[in-house]
Order: sequence, then structure tokens, then C-alpha cells
Amino acid sequence: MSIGTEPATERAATPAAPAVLELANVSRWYGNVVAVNDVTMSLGPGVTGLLGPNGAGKTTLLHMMAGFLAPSRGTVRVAGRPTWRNPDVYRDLGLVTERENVHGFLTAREFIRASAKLQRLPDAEAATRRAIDMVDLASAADRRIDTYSKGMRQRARVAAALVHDPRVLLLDEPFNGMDPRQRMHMMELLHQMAAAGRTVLFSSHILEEVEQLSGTVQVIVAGRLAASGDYRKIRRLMTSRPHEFVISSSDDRALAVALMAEDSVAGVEIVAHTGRGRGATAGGLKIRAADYGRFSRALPRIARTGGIRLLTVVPADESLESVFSYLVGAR
Ligand SMILES: Nc1ncnc2c1ncn2[C@@H]1O[C@H](COP(=O)(O)OP(=O)(O)OP(=O)(O)O)[C@@H](O)[C@H]1O
Repeated sequence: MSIGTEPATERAATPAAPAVLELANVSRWYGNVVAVNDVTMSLGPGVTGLLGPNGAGKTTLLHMMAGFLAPSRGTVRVAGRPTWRNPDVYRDLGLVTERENVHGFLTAREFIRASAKLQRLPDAEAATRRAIDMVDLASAADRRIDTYSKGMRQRARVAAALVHDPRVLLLDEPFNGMDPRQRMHMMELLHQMAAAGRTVLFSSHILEEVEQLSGTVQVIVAGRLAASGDYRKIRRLMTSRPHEFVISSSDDRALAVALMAEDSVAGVEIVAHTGRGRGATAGGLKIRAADYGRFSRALPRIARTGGIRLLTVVPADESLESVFSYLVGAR
């Protein structure tokens, strides 16, 4: 794959799945703000992660995919049909928005049934039951939503979005605020949908969520598609970039001297302790590793040889923004 202004596609490496959702040169601007800039992508069945930092344009993109928002330029198609101003396509689409717009005075069953009726399903009751079972809410379905935990509310929203069994399910930051158990449950559900041949796209600004859930990612940065394809290849690019760590040890000075002689290390800086109490920062060494893999093998060996105890090793530049700016070649 390649990175930079031209996004790369790894689809050739995976068996060619028929494209269900296709974006052709899609842009969207709000006044002077270009939220999405000339994005072309095509998605087939399975789970895909839409990864990008806050403000990258993920929500705007998902809303255009769902037919909620008009592209300023370009076209979004589902199964060959444009999503904008085409209500027939809504039958094939489900969207779980980022914001929690659920009426707490309704029970989950009432809420999901309302969605089934909006879709004019012939048997709204049966569809509601099926959706409730899918998200595992049967035992709580007749309780008011305002008595639910965050994860349960999210499941009710997912059930409402898939009550009509759409081919494409779009989810905007579905794991926000969930605890690990709720997260696992949601991941299982999305996998089940994918196994049933559905096209599932979820947005996230957290690398690990995408890693756990999906083999394929679309990386969006500042409105543009920055990379696209196999997660492991993109991850490898991320780990082969230069890394910074802050290390504290039983003897920082001796460790600094030893690390300076190590050729996987590009820079060593001694960081002073500052402040007291909550605002204090611990001192230690700031290391710039030229090669992450070799450095992580060398560090324990060097410490052992020097009789130095490592206390903490913390990545200093693991923010997703720094990974993204590396991916788009901005550093
Ligand atoms: N209605 C709007 N009017 C003006 N600007 C907007 C509007 N909606 C979004 N934007 C801008 O468009 C850009 C992309 O926003 P968008 O919400 O799509 O990003 P995002 O990746 O979903 O971020 P987040 O996860 O923070 O919601 C941002 O600069 C945002 O400020």
C-alpha cells in the first residue's frame, strides 16, 4: 500500500467482494469549511472501520452515506442507487448516530417498534421482536429506556437501526462511553451482522477498537482518505515510524549513557521532575527510537546488563493525531 495524497487500496489482496456502498469523488463543505474532500471508496460485505481523529469528517461522511446530507459534489450509491433524495434506498440502510437521541419515557420495545413502523414493515411486531433478540435486550425490553445503562441504550438504538434488516449498517462512534463488556457484546453483534452478509461500517478515533473488530480500514484525515485497506499493513506502517518514549528507571543517567551507544536510538534527553502534587510531571529519559522493533528488544537487555531496574516505559507520541500526520506524510 502507499500513503500520502493518493490513498492506497489493498482490496486486491482480499477476495473481491461485490461493492455494496460506493462513493465517487464525494466532497462536502459548510461555507468555507471543507469537511470531506474528494473521497472515493467502495465497501463490500464485512466490517470496515472508518478511522480518523476528531473533526476529520467521519460524521459528515456517514450522514452522506445514509442519505441524510447532500454531497456538495460527487455521488454516494448503495447497490448502484444514489442515497440522496432517494427514499427507496433507506430500506437498505441503517444509521446509528453518535448523539443519543432516544426518548427515555419510551420502553425499548416502543422505541424499536416506532422505527419498524416508519419503515412500513408488514409485520412490525415480529421485526421488533427479532431486533430485540439480536441485541440481547429481551429481558429489559418493556422497561423505560431512562432506566437503562449507557450500553443498553446503545443496543436499543442499534436495534432500531437494524429492525428492517438493512444491507448496510452505519454506526458513528458506537463504542463511545461503553465499558469493556458492553464493547465486547457490540463487537460480537457487528461480527454476526457481517457473517450474515451485511456491510457494516463503524467510525472510531481509537486504533485499538478498529484493530479488534475489523480487518479493513478507511483512514480519514482532514476530510481526505489517507489510507485504505488491510489493517495490519497500515498498523505496520504506524509501528515502523519513529517513536518516542518516556522512561524512568533506578538509574536514569547510567541508562542514558548506555542508550546513547545503541544504534536503534536516535536521541536521548534527560527530563527534569517538575511541580508537586497533581500537576507534577515525573522525570526520566525521553528517548527517540529510530527503530521501534529493535529498540524494544534492546532496552531490557541494556537495562539487565547495566544492573538498572526499569520503572516505567511510556510512549510519548502515541496520540492518534501523530500517527495520522505520519501516515499522510506531514512529518
Ligand atoms: N453543520 C456544520 N456546519 C459547519 N461546519 C461543520 C458542520 N458539521 C461539521 N462541520 C465541520 O466539518 C468538519 C468535519 O466534521 P465531522 O463532524 O464530520 O468530523 P468527525 O470526524 O465526525 O469528528 P467528531 O468525531 O469530532 O464528530 C469539522 O471541521 C467540523 O467543524
